Amino acid sequence: MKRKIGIVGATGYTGVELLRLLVSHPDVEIICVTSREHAGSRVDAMFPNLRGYLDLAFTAPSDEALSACDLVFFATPNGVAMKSTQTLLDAGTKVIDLAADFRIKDIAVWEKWYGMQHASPALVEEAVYGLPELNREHIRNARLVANPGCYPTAVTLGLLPLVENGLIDLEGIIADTKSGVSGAGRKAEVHTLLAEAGDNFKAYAVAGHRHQPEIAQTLSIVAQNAISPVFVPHLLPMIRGIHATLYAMLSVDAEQADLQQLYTARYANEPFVDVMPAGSHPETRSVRGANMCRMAIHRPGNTRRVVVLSVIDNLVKGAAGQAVQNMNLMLGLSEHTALQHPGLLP
Ligand SMILES: NC(=O)C1=CN([C@@H]2O[C@H](COP(=O)(O)OP(=O)(O)OC[C@H]3O[C@@H](n4cnc5c(N)ncnc54)[C@H](OP(=O)(O)O)[C@@H]3O)[C@@H](O)[C@H]2O)C=CC1
Ligand SMILES: CC(=O)N[C@@H](CCC(=O)OP(=O)(O)O)C(=O)O
Repeated sequence: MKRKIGIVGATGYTGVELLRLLVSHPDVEIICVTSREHAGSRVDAMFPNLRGYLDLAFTAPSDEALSACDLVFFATPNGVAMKSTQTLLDAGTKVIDLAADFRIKDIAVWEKWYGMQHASPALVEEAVYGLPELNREHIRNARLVANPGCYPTAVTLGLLPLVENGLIDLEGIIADTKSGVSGAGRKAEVHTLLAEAGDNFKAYAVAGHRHQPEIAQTLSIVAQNAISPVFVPHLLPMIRGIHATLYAMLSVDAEQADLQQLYTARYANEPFVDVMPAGSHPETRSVRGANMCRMAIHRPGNTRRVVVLSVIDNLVKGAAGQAVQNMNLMLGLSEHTALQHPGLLP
């Protein structure tokens, strides 16, 4: 029997990406898609790419209707999922939050960065951080998954083999990251207008971005030691994609390590991480529309300096694709289902 799925916030960019992926999933049926603003309108009237694939209208969010689902995705702004999740879990409905409500374990840190009081702190402890390459077995058994942020996915996967094996100095790690404008969501904002973001390139939030504590939390757990990388995001005049350039210094003892072999072995059995041949330069367009993190490892000048290049589609491996990967695990389905698409060139 097909599993019943609900999506809260289905008119946003990650919501419609969930719909695009799930309509071709053989084991699930989308029964409830919400929008407050467009309740009553047909989904395929707003998104004609779904004509012939989905015969549904948006409804206003209601915990009662969502409780009829086996699993509900929240593709909503921060602070929405935390208000409904307990009710859904009590009804036996599993939850994946694409926002950050359940990502940060320290409630005081979360409240500082997200500027609101947490409505459901007890659930934060239970929530599993949904990075399958790190937490696969926990995700399989989870009722509640905190889907990682887009930048944290690219950065964490890029640094994981080095940190797991204790090969780098924990001070001085730099994550220099660039995102396309769809990372900011679909809501109207001046800085994502074509005339503002087009033909332009800039850094933002250098003094502090809320993804820094998320990256620091995951890497510190892995290292069993405090890690606090410098994280600098930039806005690129493209629609989809994140490119992370990650800088670290090999520790003196690790100078002889074969990093290409290390990364290839670490991700050999990961269907959604691709380690390119030595010397490669991954491109964001190679992962456009694909649930893939593609990376390459460099040691410029053969010094102790390591440079990892890591690219994802922010809406797929950085959001909806990773959420479907987590759903597959949580529902006991094959992890690949509905996720095997190559990137869209050109
Ligand atoms: N864009 C990206 O690349 C990524 C986004 N994320 C996170 O995923 C979440 C969704 O992002 P994105 O799709 O870009 O956002 P959008 O702004 O594009 O969409 C937000 C959606 O949420 C709905 N919504 C807004 N407020 C509420 C509310 N109070 N209750 C119920 N529904 C609400 C909106 O519809 P309506 O107002 O009609 O109800 C809309 O459908 C965010 O938390 C974002 O940070 C995570 C990783 C990557
Ligand atoms: C380009 C752009 O604006 N990107 C967003 C990424 C936010 C996002 O998607 O946030 P979560 O992953 O935490 O939900 C930003 O920097 O705020």
